[in-house]
Amino acid sequence: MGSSTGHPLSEIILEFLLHHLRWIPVCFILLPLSFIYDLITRARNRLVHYVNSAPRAHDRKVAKIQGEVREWARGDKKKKMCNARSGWSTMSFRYPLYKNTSTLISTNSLIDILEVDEENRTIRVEPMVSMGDITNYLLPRGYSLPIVPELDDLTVGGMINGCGVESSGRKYGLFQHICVSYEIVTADGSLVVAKKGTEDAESQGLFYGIPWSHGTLGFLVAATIRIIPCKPFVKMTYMPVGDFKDMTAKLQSESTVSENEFVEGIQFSQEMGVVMKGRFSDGPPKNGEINAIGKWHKPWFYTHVEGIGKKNEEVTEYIPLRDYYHRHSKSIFWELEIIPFGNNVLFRWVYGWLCPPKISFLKYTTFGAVRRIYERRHVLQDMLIPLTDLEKGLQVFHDKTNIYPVWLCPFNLPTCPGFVKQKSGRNVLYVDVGVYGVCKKDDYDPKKTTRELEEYVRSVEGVQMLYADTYMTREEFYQMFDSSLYEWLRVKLNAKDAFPDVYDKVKKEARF
Ligand SMILES: Cc1cc2nc3c(=O)[nH]c(=O)nc-3n(C[C@H](O)[C@H](O)[C@H](O)COP(=O)(O)OP(=O)(O)OC[C@H]3O[C@@H](n4cnc5c(N)ncnc54)[C@H](O)[C@@H]3O)c2cc1C
Ligand SMILES: NC(=O)C1=CN([C@@H]2O[C@H](COP(=O)(O)OP(=O)(O)OC[C@H]3O[C@@H](n4cnc5c(N)ncnc54)[C@H](OP(=O)(O)O)[C@@H]3O)[C@@H](O)[C@H]2O)C=CC1
Ligand SMILES: CC(C)=CCC[C@@H](C)[C@H]1CC[C@@]2(C)C3=C(CC[C@]12C)[C@@]1(C)CC[C@H](O)C(C)(C)[C@@H]1CC3
Repeated sequence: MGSSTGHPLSEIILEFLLHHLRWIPVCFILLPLSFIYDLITRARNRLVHYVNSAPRAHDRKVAKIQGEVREWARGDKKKKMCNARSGWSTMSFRYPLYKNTSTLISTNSLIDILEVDEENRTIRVEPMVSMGDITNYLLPRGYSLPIVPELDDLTVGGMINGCGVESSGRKYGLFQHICVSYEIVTADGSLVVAKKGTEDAESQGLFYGIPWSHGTLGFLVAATIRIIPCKPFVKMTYMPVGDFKDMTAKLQSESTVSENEFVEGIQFSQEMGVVMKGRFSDGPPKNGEINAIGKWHKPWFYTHVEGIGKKNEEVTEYIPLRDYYHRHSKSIFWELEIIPFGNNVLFRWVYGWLCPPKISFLKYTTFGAVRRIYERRHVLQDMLIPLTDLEKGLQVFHDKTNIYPVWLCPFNLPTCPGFVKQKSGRNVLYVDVGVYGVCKKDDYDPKKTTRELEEYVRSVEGVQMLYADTYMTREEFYQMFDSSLYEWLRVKLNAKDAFPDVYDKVKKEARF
């Protein structure tokens, strides 16, 4: 039996149930499980830090990974290799299909922080360490990563081999730009260190080649990343703005103020948005307001910002640093509407301390028709475009999707070798345009609309974040990304037999 919308009646009923009843398993099963899981991992991490067993265990784990790679190299090489981390635990709507047919290498055992070097201001970590683990460890010691991508469960390995962006990007660039060195197990099982600023051409090339390479040059087994001293609060100023032109101008002017540690914008409609600037602070002056937005009973961050935008008044308040870094975690940006009353004051006071559910657990339980329903209308895209093109870009996104809020995160993109083409010889301000939500436009078609967006992004020399669905052909993909250094490294490191090409990992057909 069909319907006027062309979808089977059963799916329409399921869609209704999904929207109205999905909160039941989420609240009663996933939330408690997520809470218990987090408690256990925190306790485990504390114990590991206390007994300092991670550095010794690291050598053992790396030797095992090298052994697995060498065993693959001795074999018939019919299968290629990839990380053993299961598809449901990754930060993307999709499941990587290639994991079913590849030789899995156990980099998922690499979950520990190895050491902090206060003198050189660096931290050395294994790739499965998450942003939440790092802030829990560093902030009490008075340090922070210069860039902390905001969802707790994002991993260092994903941020480096994919891409990581956050509101301090206007000062520090992308996650790859705060990295000092990578320890990589290559296709023949050897361990090489790719370090910024060395003489050795291969190590240099590899250092610039790893970001965005999605594990197709080798396995990252440890990374050394810059750390900076931080203060316990962020002094946040919310500045309401009007239309796209206004938003673009304000983001541009605030991104060039060197005192601003953080700059971020949220566009709530064609007529209204809010730009936020933040600076580190020791705390509020007398009568200054502290807003611990991360507390369980506080409203979702973006709704708080929207309230300020509607009043159209500039507001300044002091936010505890960890709350600031993970401000979008509690509501998973604006995706926690799976629990329709999640921002209700009663729910927050009674149940809020269990939120948010782990994204991986949500993903694990999104299957069958539920997935298909999401696929039909849900847009999940981050496009990185030059800030000078933002006004037009917002109009394009409006015309094609009409989804709000839109997340806007300016960042500095230096010219350097590698996957991202920005070869102007200067630093250029870019902005991440993040569109997450349900598209209500009648003519929305996932493939057609995404291809149109991709075409626009290519035309302004922008790039698409590759956790999202990409519908580009191989030719279009390599118009967007620069493969010259990558191809050289693939040959040099004998990676072609060992790993698929990036495009073959991220293309639509490689993901379910
Ligand atoms: C550090 C480095 C070393 C490389 N070494 C070799 C090599 O020995 N043999 C080879 O065939 N290919 C090498 N390549 C790869 C090759 O140069 C690239 O595939 C391609 O030429 C990059 O073109 P591009 O215009 O995009 O360079 P860009 O990405 O624009 O280059 C930017 C900067 O990268 C550095 N760089 C680029 N190429 C080289 C190079 N060959 N040697 C030293 N520094 C370089 C320079 O500092 C240059 O200003 C190297 C790449 C890099 C980044
Ligand atoms: N603020 C932000 O910047 C945000 C970014 N994201 C996106 O999420 C992604 C990260 O998600 P996350 O779940 O942490 O990572 P994933 O497990 O999804 O990894 C992303 C890619 O990196 C590869 N990779 C991961 N670890 C290693 C390693 N140790 N060695 C070699 N390759 C590795 C993976 O290879 P393989 O396929 O073999 O597993 C995969 O192709 C980013 O790429 C980013 O685009 C999402 C939300 C916010
Ligand atoms: C650069 C930045 C800030 C990117 C933010 C991207 C997030 C908003 C994305 C990453 C993973 C992501 C696609 C996800 C989802 C929402 C949007 C997320 C969180 C959800 C939770 C939506 C609901 C779905 O049923 C399901 C659980 C499968 C996914 C999981 C991944």
